Amino acid sequence: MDSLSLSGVCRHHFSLDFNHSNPGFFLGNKLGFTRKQERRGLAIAGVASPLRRPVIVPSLDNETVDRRDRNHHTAWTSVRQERWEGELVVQGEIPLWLKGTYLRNGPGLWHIEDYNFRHLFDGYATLVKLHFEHGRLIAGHRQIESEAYKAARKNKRICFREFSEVPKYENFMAYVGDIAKLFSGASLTDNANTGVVKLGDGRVVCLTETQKGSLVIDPDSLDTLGRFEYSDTLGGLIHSAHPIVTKTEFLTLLPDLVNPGYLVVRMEPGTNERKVIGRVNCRAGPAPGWVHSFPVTEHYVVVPEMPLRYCAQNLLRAEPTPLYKFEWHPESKAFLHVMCKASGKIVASVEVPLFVTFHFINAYEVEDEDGRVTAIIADCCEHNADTTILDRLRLHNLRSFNGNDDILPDARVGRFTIPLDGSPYGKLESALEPNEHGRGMDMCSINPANLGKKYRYAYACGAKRPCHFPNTLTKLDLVKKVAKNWHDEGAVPSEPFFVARPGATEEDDGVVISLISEKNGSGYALLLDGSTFEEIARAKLPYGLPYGLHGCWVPKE
Ligand SMILES: CC(=O)/C=C/C=C(C)/C=C/C1=C(C)CCCC1(C)C
Ligand SMILES: CC(/C=C/C=O)=C\C=C\C=O
Ligand SMILES: [Fe+2]
Repeated sequence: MDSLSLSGVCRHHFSLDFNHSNPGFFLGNKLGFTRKQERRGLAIAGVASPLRRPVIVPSLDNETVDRRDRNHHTAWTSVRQERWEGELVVQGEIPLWLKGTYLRNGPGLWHIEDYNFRHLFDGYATLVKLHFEHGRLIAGHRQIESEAYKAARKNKRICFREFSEVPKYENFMAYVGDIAKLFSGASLTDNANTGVVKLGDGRVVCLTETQKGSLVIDPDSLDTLGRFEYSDTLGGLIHSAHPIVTKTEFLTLLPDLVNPGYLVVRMEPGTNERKVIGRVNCRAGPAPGWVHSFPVTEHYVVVPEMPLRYCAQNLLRAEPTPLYKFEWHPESKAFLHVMCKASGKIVASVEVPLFVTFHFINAYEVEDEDGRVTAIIADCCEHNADTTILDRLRLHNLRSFNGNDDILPDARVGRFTIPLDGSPYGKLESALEPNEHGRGMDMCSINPANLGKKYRYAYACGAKRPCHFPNTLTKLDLVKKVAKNWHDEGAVPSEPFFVARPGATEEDDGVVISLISEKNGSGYALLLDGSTFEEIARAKLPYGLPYGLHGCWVPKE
């Protein structure tokens, strides 16, 4: 039996009984505290609510956890219980205009029983919420109830193919059976651990790179409501983990592994039906390049063809290869294709220098004096055409940092220029001197009002070296070509997420939200001013949360 200590004052004991369906887990009363606790100024994780029946919170932090797991940095340590909700004590001031819920998804549970997963991307999804209203902050987290997660808990082993993990087979016939199921998608994971988006119709969907891993959740209770079923007949098993989602559309890419290429598809709010805008055929290589994300401009979709390509053989393997389901094909070169959103026609397809990126930041059209679009600029977090970062994201590497080695591979803001005059080549340069952000660069956000338009600011994680993982929050000024960095010694911040002030006219008028994992098992939610990049508020969590990936904002209307 284990316990959770809160602010050193209050201890709650948790049982081994995993009762997932119990609806009434402990909540602070809506605003969190009893009077006595308020006087003491404590943030309490499990204050019995006068409105709701207190129940035992199922704990993950008992014998299912590998004990060695506890000595790691909080960022790489599995979340310690299934779910929690409570009000946090805020230091500083939360702007009164900030009304809504920030949701952040990520792989937060990296073991089943005493089996530890290999890679950051393998973990079962942990959804975190920060609800801001009246200057107060209610936080919570909860495991997403994917089929993969439920089956793993029930059978005490991995049952579906994850990013790098494959179920263990009892015999050769079991392996053959699983391969057969791979083609239908039945053996692929639905562990929606990468991101979370709010669709134009209000539904909130957690995503990963398998299409079946699109799960609808309730942004308030964090309940998993069920699978988001695409009602079209487009088929395919995978998609980009980062669709472009606005009030009016959902755009994504469906890689075609059989006939190498990509379908560019669009879904209208209120529907589950994706319609094809057009198709891009790959220019080279045995398979399409990995498309974790892609950028759009006002009129065009940019389809990246990265030399880090999906690999059919690696998909079939029981043991991971150095690049997992991918292969590096420098000889196949790199390309960017530009598709007109309205017609589906390809208006440019250029060869570009080799590149490696997970995340495009934004893109926009460049016009001449007559208003003709002459080029497209597309920015991304670019890893200097080096795939080493994928290996650095192995949990063993993340957990074995000694504090001194400077082993985070260099990255930069890669800026592509794609000419639209028929020239066969595009350019790739650094948008600013990478030392401005310590040569670390990933996990970016922008003001969504500037999506697809000329923009000046981006927020991302950079590096204060020596380090092994991005450890700063950085505001990039892409016009002045400078960066301003925030850093807390030993802490690992997650993606800085920008929320604009309603009615703002300046691009950086708003706040930046991030969740910080500290090395001693603690953590806090942080608010920076989007313009000055100074801290305006922070709120300590009752216990640190693991690293997470991408978030979204659900405004309270
Ligand atoms: C967390 C993150 O950023 C990426 C997760 C990617 C996943 C889960 C990829 C899974 C896949 C399979 C299970 C088989 C098919 C290929 C691929 C999409 C890589
Ligand atoms: C966390 C990460 C890269 C960090 C390195 O600099 C990439 C995440 C990719 C998936 O969302
Ligand atoms: Fe991502």
